Amino acid sequence: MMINIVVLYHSSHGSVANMAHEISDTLDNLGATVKLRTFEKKQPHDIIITKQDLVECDALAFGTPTRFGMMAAQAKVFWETTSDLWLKGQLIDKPACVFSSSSSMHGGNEATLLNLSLPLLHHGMMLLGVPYDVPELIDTTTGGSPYGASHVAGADNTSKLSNTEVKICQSVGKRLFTIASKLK
Ligand SMILES: Cc1cc2nc3c(=O)[nH]c(=O)nc-3n(C[C@H](O)[C@H](O)[C@H](O)COP(=O)(O)O)c2cc1C
Repeated sequence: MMINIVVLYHSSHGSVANMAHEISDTLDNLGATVKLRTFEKKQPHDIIITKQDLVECDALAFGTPTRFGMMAAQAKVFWETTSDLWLKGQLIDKPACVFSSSSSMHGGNEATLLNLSLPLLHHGMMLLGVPYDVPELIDTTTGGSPYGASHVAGADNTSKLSNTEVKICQSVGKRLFTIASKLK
């Protein structure tokens, strides 16, 4: 059984891209067919999301940097083109998760995770957070929240993903694959 999962992200400085790759590698190792997609072509290998990618996927992981406590504008512009999918209910019951990176620990990454969730909920997708049986969620001193995976990149964006943040990204990928497989 083929499970098609879209990992859709925006990243200016690389932190969200690193998270997207952790999630995507986890999905790939589990046997999913992964489409890594972006909203803009910033790197030569970037592939821009199409609405058909969403229609065809079994599940979605969606992440952007924290921008004043909200999703990046590039993502919002895209979601505002999807009302035809919404009218036809084409994303209803697809499982989804969200992830984000912020400069500071309390600079709005949880608010952003909730904000990223909103268009997905409007589309009828089934939001998966991070359950507390992921031990890193209790132990983390940087990113990671029940609302989704997160990373604290520091004021100059130099902090790499911590082991804890990586494990939470991996747990998110694993959960998305497990639920998408059960629903297929
Ligand atoms: C316009 C703008 C708004 C931002 N707003 C916030 C914010 O509200 N809180 C925060 O901690 N960081 C904020 N940041 C910093 C980014 O969230 C942070 O650098 C993030 O790690 C970038 O992810 P990326 O490396 O994937 O681009 C902002 C950055 C920009 C450019």
